[in-house]
Amino acid sequence: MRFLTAGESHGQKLVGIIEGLPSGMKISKDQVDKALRKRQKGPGRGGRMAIEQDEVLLVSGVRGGLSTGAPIALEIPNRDWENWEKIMTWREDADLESRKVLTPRPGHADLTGALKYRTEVRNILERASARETAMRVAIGSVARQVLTALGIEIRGHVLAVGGVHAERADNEEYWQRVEQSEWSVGDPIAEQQMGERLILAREQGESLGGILEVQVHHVPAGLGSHVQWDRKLDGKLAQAVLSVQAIKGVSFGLGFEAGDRMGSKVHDPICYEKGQGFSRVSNHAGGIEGGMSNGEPIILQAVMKPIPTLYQPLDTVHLETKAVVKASVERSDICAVPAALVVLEHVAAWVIVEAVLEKFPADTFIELQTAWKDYRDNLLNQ
Ligand SMILES: Cc1cc2nc3c(=O)[nH]c(=O)nc-3n(C[C@H](O)[C@H](O)[C@H](O)COP(=O)(O)O)c2cc1C
Ligand SMILES: C=C(O[C@@H]1CC(C(=O)O)=C[C@@H](OP(=O)(O)O)[C@H]1O)C(=O)O
Repeated sequence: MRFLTAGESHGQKLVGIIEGLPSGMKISKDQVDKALRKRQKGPGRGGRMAIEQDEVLLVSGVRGGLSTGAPIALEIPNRDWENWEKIMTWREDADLESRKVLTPRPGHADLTGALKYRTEVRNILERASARETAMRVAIGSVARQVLTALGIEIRGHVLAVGGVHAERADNEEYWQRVEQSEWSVGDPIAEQQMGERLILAREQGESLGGILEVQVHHVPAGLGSHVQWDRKLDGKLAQAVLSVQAIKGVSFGLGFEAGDRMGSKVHDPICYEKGQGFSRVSNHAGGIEGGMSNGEPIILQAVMKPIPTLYQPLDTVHLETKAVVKASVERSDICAVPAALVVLEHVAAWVIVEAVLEKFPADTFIELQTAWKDYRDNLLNQ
């Protein structure tokens, strides 16, 4: 399985190609669109989200709602394109002057990208932009539909925004609150405080980041492998998560707290029940040991830095005059933590499906399902 994306933030459209999905898999465009709409939401999003109404076009590889086994091509049009066509067109008469960025923004790819590619900042920021995560959600949503068909469930919640930490729980009522919450938190008091923190940030020309958690449930033991560095499941998940714009750290299970505890308070004792197979008494490892899923839920946390474009901009250097000036700002999100949660859930879905198909290579969904069931039955009947 592999995928590629292309597209600029203010270009015509985002494009994606998925290769290696078995045939006969039910693909719902509605599911993809639902995920895309959720990624656009959340308090703190800027004016762009009022322009876009993301919807996927399934261009190839799906007929009558089923995958054919051929590459799946996806497109998401940018509605903002009509305001940018003269500037972003490939044509030689493109207006390359009027939206030139000469004051690179700290925290962005702007300066280093322009130096590395010897091109103007706009050519860098257009591709570095998190607009690209819309396509990664669409692709991840296809992956997630495979997981759902195999009984694997992914969910996530926001644990903190701008220093406001939410109380967490693990019951149906809590997860329903997370689902209904615009911040994706299950703690109504923290939700209110996050809203207040956002108002303050807006007034001060500031921005906010936060902490997010993604959980993958009903993953059997044995996805990923200990035998080679680039086949380890935690390594692959970490790479996928860290590749998301503004995500600066990732941890599994107890995470950094493990470094403060004695070994006996970290490692999860093994237990066994006839008909259920092996499991763990606790899940401090976050469901992965030795680069392989161990049968417990996979729990990963990630930190998102505050949005780098600031309405009270930091100092930068003008690329031509070399004078110290304020960084450029056109329009920006102030906080995108709930949106990033949707992205993380979907990049995680991709990695898990990839690991599933690495263990059970299949041309058809029926073959995958059969191999999957055999393996799971075998684990239960050890
Ligand atoms: C969903 C989402 C929305 C974002 N929106 C903005 C934004 O409106 N303005 C901005 O400056 N950065 C935004 N970012 C973050 C930048 O794209 C990112 O920080 C930048 O490209 C530099 O990459 P890095 O932080 O991974 O090093 C967003 C990130 C995500 C995940
Ligand atoms: C377009 C999206 O996010 C964008 C990500 C982004 C950035 O610098 O990462 C900057 C902003 O773009 P613009 O300058 O057009 O408002 C966000 O709106 C999106 O999430 O779909």
